[in-house]
Formats: sequence, C-alpha cells, structure tokens
Amino acid sequence: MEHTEILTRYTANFVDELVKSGITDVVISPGSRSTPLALTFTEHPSIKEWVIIDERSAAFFALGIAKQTKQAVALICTSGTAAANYFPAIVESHYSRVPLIVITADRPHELRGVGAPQAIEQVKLYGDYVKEFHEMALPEGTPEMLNYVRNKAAHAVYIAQEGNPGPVHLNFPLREPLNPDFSLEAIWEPTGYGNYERIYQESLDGRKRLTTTQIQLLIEKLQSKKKGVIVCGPQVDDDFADAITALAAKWGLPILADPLSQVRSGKHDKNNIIESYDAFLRNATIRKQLKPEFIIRFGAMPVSKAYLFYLKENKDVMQFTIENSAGYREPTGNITEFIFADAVSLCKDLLSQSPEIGFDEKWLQAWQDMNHIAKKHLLADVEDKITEGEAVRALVDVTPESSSVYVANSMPIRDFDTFMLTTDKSFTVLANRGANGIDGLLSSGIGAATAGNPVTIVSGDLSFFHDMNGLLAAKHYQLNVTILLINNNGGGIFSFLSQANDKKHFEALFGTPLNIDFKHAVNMYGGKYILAKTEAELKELLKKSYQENGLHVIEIQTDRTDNVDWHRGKWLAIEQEILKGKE
Ligand SMILES: Cc1ncc(C[n+]2csc(CCOP(=O)(O)OP(=O)(O)O)c2C)c(N)n1
Ligand SMILES: C=C(O[C@H]1C=C[C@H](C(=O)CCC(=O)O)[C@@H](C(=O)O)[C@@H]1O)C(=O)O
Ligand SMILES: [Mg+2]
Repeated sequence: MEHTEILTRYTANFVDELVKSGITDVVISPGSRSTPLALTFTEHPSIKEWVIIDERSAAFFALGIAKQTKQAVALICTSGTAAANYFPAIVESHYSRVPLIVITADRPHELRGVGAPQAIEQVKLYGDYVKEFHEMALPEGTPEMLNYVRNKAAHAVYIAQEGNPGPVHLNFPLREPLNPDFSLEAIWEPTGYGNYERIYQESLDGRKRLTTTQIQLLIEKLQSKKKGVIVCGPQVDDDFADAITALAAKWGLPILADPLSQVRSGKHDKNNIIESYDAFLRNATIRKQLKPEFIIRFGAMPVSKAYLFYLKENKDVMQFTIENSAGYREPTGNITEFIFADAVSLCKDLLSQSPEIGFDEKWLQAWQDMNHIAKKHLLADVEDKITEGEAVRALVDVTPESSSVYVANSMPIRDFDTFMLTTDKSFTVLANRGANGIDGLLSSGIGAATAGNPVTIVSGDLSFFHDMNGLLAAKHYQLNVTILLINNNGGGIFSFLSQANDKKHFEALFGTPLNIDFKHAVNMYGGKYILAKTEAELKELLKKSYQENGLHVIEIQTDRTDNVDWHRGKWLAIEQEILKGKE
C-alpha cells in the first residue's frame, strides 16, 4: 500500500473502532497536522462532530457533553500549544471523573527536538492527570497494525469509562502528506478482528457489590449506634436518590444532600432530606448539639464549608466513605473506613439485609426541625431589588422538568447549596467541582446543551468573562441555552473572606471589578440580553427563554458588600431562632 492508502485505512480503522466502542461525539479544533483525524471523524457516518476553534473551550465543551450524557467524548487537536490548551479541562475531568478520549496530533519523531515548527513535547503532556497515555505508532497498513489501531481505540474507551471514569490521552504522530483518500474501497471494514478490548463493554455494566458477610459486618458495626448521618456528595447514578432515601427511611436517619447529589430533586421520598444544613451548621453551638455517632458519606465531599467544620469537629466519630471504585477523598484526615462498592447496590443490599435498626427518632426530628426553620427563612422576604439567593430560588422554581442547570463555582454553587430546596420536579445539577475552576464554565454548559434538554447556566461575572469565547458554540450551532448571569462586578466570594478586611489591596487583587457591559458581548455572539431587577421579573424572563430558541442571557446586578450583609442576615436569623428554641 502507498502512503495515502495506509494513512486512510489506519485512521479509518481507528475512528470506526471508537464509534463501535460507543463514542458518539467528537470535538474538533482546526489544525493541519490533525487533518487525517479531523477528516476521517467527519467522514464517518455515525459520529457527530463539533468544531470549536479555541481548544480550551473545546475541551470544556466536550467535558460538558460527557457530564450530561455520562459517555466518553473524543477530542482532536493539532500539535503545539493547541494540545496544551486542553489541560484545564483535563484536570477537571480527572478530578470530577468524567471520561474523555484526548487525541493530539503530533509531528513524527524525526521532527521532534530539532527546532521544527509547532513541535512541543507531547509525550505524557498531561502527566498523571490522564488515566492512561499511549504514543500511537505511525500509520501502517498491515492487518496486524490495523488490528493494533482498533485495539488501542477500544482500549482507550474502556479505560476512560471503567472504574472511576477519566481522560485517556493518545498522541498521534503523523507524516505528510496528510490528506486521506475517501474514494478507497471498504475503508471502514475491519481487518480480521482477533481479541481486543470490546469484550470489556459487557463488564462495564457489572456493579461492584459487597458480599453478604461484608454487609452483615457493616450492619453489626452500626447496630449499637443511634445517631447517624448520611451524607450524599456529587452523584451521577439516576437510581441513587430512590435507593438512598429508601434506606434512610428504614433506618430513620437524616440525609445531608449536596446540590450535586441529585437527591434534592425528583419523585422520591424527601422526608429525611436535610438540604439547608450549610445554613445552620455554620454555628458552632448547633454543630455541637448535632454531634453524631457515625457518618456514612457517598461520593466526594459536599460543597458546604460548614459541613467541613462539622466533620473536623468529629474526629472521634465512626465514618464510612463509599466510593464506587477507588480513590481517597477524605480531606479532614478523619479516620474513615472506605467501602469500594456500587452505591445503589450497597443501599439495596443494606435495605434488604438489615433488620429494623432502631435508630433514635428524636435524632432525625432534631435535624428536621432545624431544617424547617432554615427553609422558612430562606424562603421568606421578597426583596424589592433581587438578591443572589433569590435568583437561585427563582431558577429552581421555574427550571423545566428534566432540564439541567450547570452552576458556576464561587458563590453560585454555594447559593445553590443554600437556596436549592427539595422539589418533586426532576432536574439535574451539574458543576465543575473537580478542581473548582472558574474557567470553561460557559463552554461546559453549552456542551451539556447539545444533549437537547433545556440547560440553564448560572454564572458569576468573572466566570462569564473568563470563558466568553465559549459563547461562539451556541451561536455557531444555534444551541438553545439560557444563562443566568449574576453580576456583582467582581469576585463576590472574596467579600466573605478575611481578605475583605484589607481595604488597601482588596479591590485590586480580589474584588477585581470588570466594569464592563456584558450586553455587547452577548449581542456579538448573537444572543438575546436582558436585565432582570426583581425575582418575579426574573422568573418570567427565565420561563420565556425556555419557550424560545437560541442563546438567552438574563443578567441580575448586585452589590458585593450588600450581598454579604444579606447572606449573613439570613444565617443569623436562622441561628437565633434555632438557638432560642433550645434555651
Ligand atoms: C481558573 C480560576 N482562576 C481563579 C480562581 C479563584 N477564584 C475563585 S472564585 C473567584 C471569583 C469568581 O468571581 P465570579 O465568577 O464573579 O463569582 P462570584 O464570586 O462573584 O459569585 C476566583 C477568581 C479559580 N477558582 N479558578
Ligand atoms: C477563591 C477561592 O476559593 C476559596 C473561596 C472561598 C472558599 C470559602 O472559604 C468560602 C467560605 C464559605 O463557603 O462559607 C474557599 C474554601 O472553600 O476553602 C475557597 O478555596 C480560591 O482561589 O481558592
Ligand atoms: Mg462576581
């Protein structure tokens, strides 16, 4: 075979095997060295390609698709700093356990380290942030090498999705000429198959379960205890909410549900859910009154800093951390017993095998009473000028059934933690809490919108500014996306921190006001911009945006100092009523 036929068959077998392994979306950024990959993906009849010019945005866009669909997404870019621009999203996908197939085109080995253009060191470029790295062989046309390239494709998808999902990096050296020939016959036809990774696909559905003996041992450890707390961190399993609430109901235990646990919304039993714990666990006296005898946490730590303090103050308390596969996520240094098992299976096994464990019903009541007081205050007071908490409250009220909300880090996710109360409406809450970056948010949310469900992105002004390039995808692909822009003209979260006491440096180094009019940026990307001034107005504008196509940006404007005072006023009123009741 001559060069172009080898190149064509090699890349076609690679792409076809990715598709056969379940890849449905690929995000391509323009380049020359990546030509054979970009063209072959685009020519393949069964994959959707998204072209995103800015590689940092492209990778966060792919991350958003993968978070929404829970399936691996492929990324293609050319050599050089293009590949380096993938790094932030790869870090996020590593920590938030999102599967990505990262494919970087590269110069062939004779052009590396010799001053050739656009040639950087791409071997293991992302270090340990990827689950696996492979330097692909240069294209060859033998049956063995066409089998090899299929094996690597299937293996990459398997590794990206097995255990704790994450990114896999394939570096692809390619020699010129780079244009494939799609007139060739049967380029998608696999050569003799042989054994390769596809066989793993079936095992992905295998849930890791404890043995009956292990379940009994766990139950025995708990039976003598009365005051337990179930904590639900971020979860992706659609069956988890039903399973954990059924178990909590049988055991009579409170569930502290993080906004990303997907437990706060849905048709399941909400009786044991304590969603406002961040508001009242801020008070040390209340934390002491709620000292537990054991804690069972499912998944990563919740957003709540108040819960972190609660955990730190209970180093003597028996703790179990449930992880689906592997990992160590216990930042307080408290002793914990890690249980590596599928969360839903574990809940079901405990439910079916545990006797009536007579936990202390007053214990659950104590949590429910405090939660009730907190919710009363969080739902009270409609201000004449909308606040950041009311904006979240309004969104939770009007976001459509089965929609998704992609929430920015900093205050938006914390306001979701405080103001997203339980609801029978089912909607998904997504965020980039792996590394808590303010980068790539718009791209991630717009990527999530490609799945077709209504998506509302909740962004601070700096997060919006940080990823404005991401808006191009919404314009280019005419995606339907609503963005709730919470503009307090700077980094509002810093006003809650001790840095705010440094009047000399604060605004320059932490407040960092932008003083820009986002309307112009929104119009540049073909979006509809409007300013909402009250909670009622915001609700109407949000509902209207869900009825219309395209990009909608609804901005509310707040003052960072007023915002702190308003939040602290809420927290104080809650604490005072709870503690008054305890006098
Ligand atoms: C990429 C990145 N850079 C910097 C930070 C540090 N940081 C955390 S929150 C924040 C300010 C965010 O401001 P904004 O998006 O307006 O949200 P607000 O705090 O006002 O709610 C910054 C700079 C970060 N988390 N990620
Ligand atoms: C801006 C950064 O993130 C820090 C900001 C605030 C967090 C915090 O302490 C909030 C307090 C609260 O939730 O009541 C802080 C933290 O979680 O420890 C974040 O690291 C940053 O650049 O780190
Ligand atoms: Mg801000």
